[in-house]
Amino acid sequence: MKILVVAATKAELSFFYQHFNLPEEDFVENKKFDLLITGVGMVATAFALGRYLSPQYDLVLNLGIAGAFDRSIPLGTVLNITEDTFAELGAENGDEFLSITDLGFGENRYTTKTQIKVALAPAKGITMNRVTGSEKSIQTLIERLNPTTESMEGAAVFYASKQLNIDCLQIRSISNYVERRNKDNWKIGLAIKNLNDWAIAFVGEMN
Ligand SMILES: O=C(O)c1cccc(C(=O)CC[C@H]2O[C@@H](n3cnc4c(=O)[nH]cnc43)[C@H](O)[C@@H]2O)c1
Repeated sequence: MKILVVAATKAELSFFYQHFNLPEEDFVENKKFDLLITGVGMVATAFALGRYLSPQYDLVLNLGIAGAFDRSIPLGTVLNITEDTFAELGAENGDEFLSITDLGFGENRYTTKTQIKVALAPAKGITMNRVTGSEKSIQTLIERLNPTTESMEGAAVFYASKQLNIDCLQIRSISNYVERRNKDNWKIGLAIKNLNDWAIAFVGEMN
């Protein structure tokens, strides 16, 4: 099985690079897997996947940190994002939001179709251009989509994988709660360590 590991930043895969002794490059070819660093956000992700994703891959493994709407989830928890939505893609009609699906322009929500079993709790994600940081935006998103997590790439990776009919797993480790921005509250180091421990074990077992 050939896996394409995809992350937004090298920092999110720092221990993974170390463990597999990978060169510090954005695209790394390896016997067991290839690895792609896309840059942050949907546009950078779509561009990078447009260049590197091909039918040679059996699985896209999207890894990264994420914010959680649900405060009962401890920071550092690693989750399987089985559903992800382009939350801002659509049109405002006064206080109402019309998704691209409502507008008749296709799917805005993607679900993982892989049969690969992952021993992590499933969660529903949304993908945003900006990190949500106001009470009003948080309430609006909860009322409209009831998400558990938020990232800036997840739905774009599901989208690209679906275009080529390649299975996709999105695994995210919670670095922060979605709240008014206060980076002092983020536990990025813990989230990255737990994410990398999971990814090293998973890739080892899959090959
Ligand atoms: O400041 C650092 O040390 C640092 C190290 C590694 C990564 C970062 C990032 O900021 C990564 C950006 C990445 O994180 C995702 N993310 C994390 N929390 C949220 C959130 O609350 N809302 C949306 N996205 C979030 C996102 O996918 C970014 O690509 C910093």
